Amino acid sequence: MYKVKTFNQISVKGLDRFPRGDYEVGSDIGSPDAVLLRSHKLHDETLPESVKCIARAGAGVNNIPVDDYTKKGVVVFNTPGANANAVKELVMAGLLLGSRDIVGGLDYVQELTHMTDAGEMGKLLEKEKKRFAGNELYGRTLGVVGLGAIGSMVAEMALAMGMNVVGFDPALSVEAAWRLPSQVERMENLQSLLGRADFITLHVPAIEPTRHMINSESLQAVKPGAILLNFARDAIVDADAVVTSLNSYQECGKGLKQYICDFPEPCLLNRKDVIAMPHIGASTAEAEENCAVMAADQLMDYLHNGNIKNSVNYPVINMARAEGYRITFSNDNVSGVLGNVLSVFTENEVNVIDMVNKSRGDIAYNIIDVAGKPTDAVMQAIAEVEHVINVRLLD
Ligand SMILES: NC(=O)C1=CN([C@@H]2O[C@H](COP(=O)(O)OP(=O)(O)OC[C@H]3O[C@@H](n4cnc5c(N)ncnc54)[C@H](O)[C@@H]3O)[C@@H](O)[C@H]2O)C=CC1
Ligand SMILES: O=C(O)C(=O)COP(=O)(O)O
Repeated sequence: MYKVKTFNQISVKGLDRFPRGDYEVGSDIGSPDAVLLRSHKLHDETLPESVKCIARAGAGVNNIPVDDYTKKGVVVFNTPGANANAVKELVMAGLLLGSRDIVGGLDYVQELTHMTDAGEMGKLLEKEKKRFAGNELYGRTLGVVGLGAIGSMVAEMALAMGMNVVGFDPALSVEAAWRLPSQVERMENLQSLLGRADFITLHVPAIEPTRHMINSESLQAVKPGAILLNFARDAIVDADAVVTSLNSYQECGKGLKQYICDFPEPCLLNRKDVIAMPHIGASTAEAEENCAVMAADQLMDYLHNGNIKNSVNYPVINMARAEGYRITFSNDNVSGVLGNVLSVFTENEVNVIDMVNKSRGDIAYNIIDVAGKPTDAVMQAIAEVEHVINVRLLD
């Protein structure tokens, strides 16, 4: 029986993936083998020694101390692309909210509660509607920063709406490059993108190199009256610098005209030029289900078979199960460890049927199928090999 501790609201479709006879799943579980979560922050929590793997049902893993967990041999998964369409659609809404005063118009209509005559109301609305006029997106330029799962979908959507799209992503994967529409014009750096875009949309992870990538200095490069959208993370944008830029636009027509984001901060409230949403980019039934199902399947494949897909700290690894028993172990990525483990097998006459070894950064991971059940003494001897971090025996 495996135990999975959950945090946050996880889609039932995902929770239902765990077979009841083999899994105990819930928010109240002690000594879990696995953790399944969304945005819950793990930095302030003590991770139980029992935890072997963690799945983030979503994209961003900035709520997880990944480096610390890697040292402990804990595999961290996310679910790439599983909520990208949901974010793309909210970005589309953000672009439309930025191009016309939809929010102002809606608020204005709701304030007319004193009116009782429909004809009078119609006349008033026709007279006042010019206050809420805007522009079209067609022909405008969108700058997409980060062209991964979400950024590439946003680029495609904007092209379909008749926008020009420029993009910047210095770390673009080959796979993501293949996905990208050829009409997306590649920018050499952030400054060039900011100088070209009428709308700027951020789709990068919150990592050290992207911290405050939008700051008082980079904002100097924006076109006067540009609109910034941030559906990525608060840490990517220096909110105080955004407020200064918005004020500057109001005072002298230079800087950002509007900031539309999924990550409100106190300094952004009570401003007509800020539209802030409560981190709802991935909050659709479809995205929540996709993420939860993918996360649950990845956890189970690791717990049962030791296979790893979509980890942010471990290599991709997969070996079909043979008859017999499976041993997996993690080790520091230094030479000689695998050889020393194989010597344990030789010394104890354990026959290896198949094996695979992969590494990523400082960590190496191994799957070894053996003919007979290894004794506790063999498992203990492997655990004691220098640089082995953890070892598991799977039936
Ligand atoms: N508002 C919401 O609810 C959601 C927000 N997100 C946020 O969006 C981020 C992106 O998500 P995905 O597109 O799924 O991830 P992804 O990993 O597919 O794409 C991220 C892209 O950013 C690029 N990148 C990294 N550093 C960069 C830099 N310094 N400058 C420009 N590009 C850089 C990478 O090369 C990659 O192509 C997540 O990390 C998360 O923080 C994701 C899902 C939902
Ligand atoms: O996937 C992501 O990175 C998100 O930001 C989604 O967050 P959530 O799962 O809705 O709390």
